[in-house]
Amino acid sequence: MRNVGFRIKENFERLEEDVIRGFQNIPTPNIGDVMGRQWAMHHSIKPVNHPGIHIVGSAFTVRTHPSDNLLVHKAMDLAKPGDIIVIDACGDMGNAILGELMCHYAKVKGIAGYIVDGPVRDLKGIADMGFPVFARGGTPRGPYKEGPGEINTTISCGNVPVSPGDIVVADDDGVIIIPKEDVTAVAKDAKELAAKEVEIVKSIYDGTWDRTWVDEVLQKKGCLVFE
Ligand SMILES: O=C([O-])CC(=O)C(=O)O
Ligand SMILES: [Mg+2]
Repeated sequence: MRNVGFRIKENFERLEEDVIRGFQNIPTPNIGDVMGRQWAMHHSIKPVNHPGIHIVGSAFTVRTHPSDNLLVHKAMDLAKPGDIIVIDACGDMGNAILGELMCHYAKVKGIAGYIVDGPVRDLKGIADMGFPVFARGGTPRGPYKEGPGEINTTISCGNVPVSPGDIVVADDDGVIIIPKEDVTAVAKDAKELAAKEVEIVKSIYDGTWDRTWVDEVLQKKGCLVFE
């Protein structure tokens, strides 16, 4: 029996630390742009409390029943330092999937953050402790603790598939997933794009930013320009 819908995979292969660290200073828009503008979660999954945050880590995945966090409690005990717990709660806004107690515990365990496709609660407590939480919003209505759910199977979070060990990068703009087999190429391309944007900013201020492409595209598309 495979117990589909109620099963726990305790471990998975994580990428090397220096590979994960390679994304540390890269903004999520640069990563998304080199991935065909795909792989960004739905915009409503955003930081609940702390502007200026930027986290990177291995995805530790959880699928929960939309009103229930039994499997999230188990995930906190199984996750390794540096992991980011990514929770598919179906985008349902009925019940908070976690709160400040679970953030304190995650912080003590070295977990890097939570991404929740659903709501959380205790927003002030979470803000005061500064633990990174990305979610669809807040509600005081609490979670049940009955299951079912799954740990470390492929989930959907914010309309993006997430498998255990994929890289999660999350900042003020939202959350990006990089499938683990694409990590090296994406890191290289995103770093190059981030450096190019630094050069573009310089060229904006010294008046050399090349604007010719705008008219080229408009002309090619057949746009009528008139006075
Ligand atoms: O009741 C729960 O499991 C969630 C919660 O509020 C907390 O972690 O503080
Ligand atoms: Mg609470």
